[in-house]
Amino acid sequence: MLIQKAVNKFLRWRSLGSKEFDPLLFFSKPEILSKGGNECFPNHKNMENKRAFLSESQTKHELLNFSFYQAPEVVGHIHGAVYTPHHRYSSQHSFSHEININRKLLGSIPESVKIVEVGPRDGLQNEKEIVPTAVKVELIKMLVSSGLPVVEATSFVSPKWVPQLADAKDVISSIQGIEGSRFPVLTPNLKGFEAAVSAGAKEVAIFAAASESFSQSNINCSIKDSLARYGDVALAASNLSIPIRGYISCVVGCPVEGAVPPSQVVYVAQELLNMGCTEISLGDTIGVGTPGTVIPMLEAVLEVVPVEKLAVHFHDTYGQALSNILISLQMGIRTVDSSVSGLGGCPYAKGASGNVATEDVVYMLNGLGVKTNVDLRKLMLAGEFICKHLGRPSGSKVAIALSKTTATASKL
Ligand SMILES: CC(C)(COP(=O)([O-])OP(=O)([O-])OC[C@H]1O[C@@H](n2cnc3c(N)ncnc32)[C@H](O)[C@@H]1OP(=O)([O-])[O-])[C@@H](O)C(=O)NCCC(=O)NCCSC(=O)C[C@@](C)(O)CC(=O)[O-]
Repeated sequence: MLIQKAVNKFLRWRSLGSKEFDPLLFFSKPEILSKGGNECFPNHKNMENKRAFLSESQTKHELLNFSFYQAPEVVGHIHGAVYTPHHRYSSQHSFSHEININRKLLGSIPESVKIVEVGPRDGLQNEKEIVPTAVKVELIKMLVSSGLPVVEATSFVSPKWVPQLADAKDVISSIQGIEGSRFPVLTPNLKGFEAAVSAGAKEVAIFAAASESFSQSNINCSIKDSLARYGDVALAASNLSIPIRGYISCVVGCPVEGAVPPSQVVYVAQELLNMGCTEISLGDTIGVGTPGTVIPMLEAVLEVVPVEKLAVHFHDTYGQALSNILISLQMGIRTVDSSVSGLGGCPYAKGASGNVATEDVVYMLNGLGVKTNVDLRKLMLAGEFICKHLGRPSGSKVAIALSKTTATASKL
């Protein structure tokens, strides 16, 4: 009876779309708990019994899922010892009909997305204090164990330009034999490519810019010269059957030149494609893009690059990254770059903050029902590990929110 009352109240609440009804308070009322209402509010004890009970009807099943979604207990507390690993956190909601409605609104959003984790490279290349090799390697291992399919490990660039990654050779040799992820590295020229390959790298990335000024400040040459250099790297990579990713920086804005026209991005994208890049990552290096500028840029690039070869790489300086990612997914893109805890920024793009945080991307994708195969809990532990080392809070809103959520907090 009490269960029925609870179900009715729940349904009424759902149909009104009301936010006033607090199911956590409601279902945890002593009289409901003592008379079996506890079944409506699952905790980790006797889960199988509760499941069996609640799966009697679709309504009860929805209720179970609803409580799962809302219950802070399920989130746990991510800080080391307080975290209870019995609880599987998922931001994915389970009202299948709502997902169907969303599908109509969300157009061609893909069923799964490949996340390219760039934290160990983009994330650490701009750190004031040089991170010890052992910490980098541990971070990479934790990221791999969270299920990330690609972890960009380091850069074989000039140590005079980027001393933070001067240990590239040691990092790569330390992660040989780690299974489960691919570990591309940045190579600015043949010298870097050769060093990367002899250290054991199996994938490389080259990085051009859509803005002349940024090309000069980042790699000390014009766009044209950089493309000639990258042509040599691409040829060497193709001779060894090494996949090569091409980055384009400043795809919507440049710290020196301001707005960047899509035609410049198209030109560089076409060149990278012609030289054999298997994937082209479009970087909003200073994070100024909004869907208003990102859409025309993507539309133009999609004219020349097949959608399955495109990736997006947003920095979150202006807080626009997630909306830009969402719009990119709606346009069919299925590869998203991000950095654990939102680490990062380019040393040659003043004021550019970190990449969009991987935790935030995974949380949004979970909510959309898009598969990533990334375990958010393990990812957050990797973020916590590196932030602790760097001595600062996470740049991920999701990580911060979830780490503050204790089992006693009742309002999510
Ligand atoms: C491109 C260069 C090398 C040109 O640097 P340069 O000074 O013009 O080059 P150089 O050919 O005149 O060489 C100068 C010295 O560097 C050495 N050198 C030359 N190449 C290498 C190498 N590969 N590895 C190690 N050493 C190298 C070379 O041997 C020489 O040594 P020296 O004779 O003086 O002792 C330099 O400008 C450089 O390393 N730039 C890297 C800048 C960088 O890493 N920026 C950040 C990454 S890009 C980015 O963050 C954007 C992205 C991808 O994330 C997307 C987005 O966010 O939008």
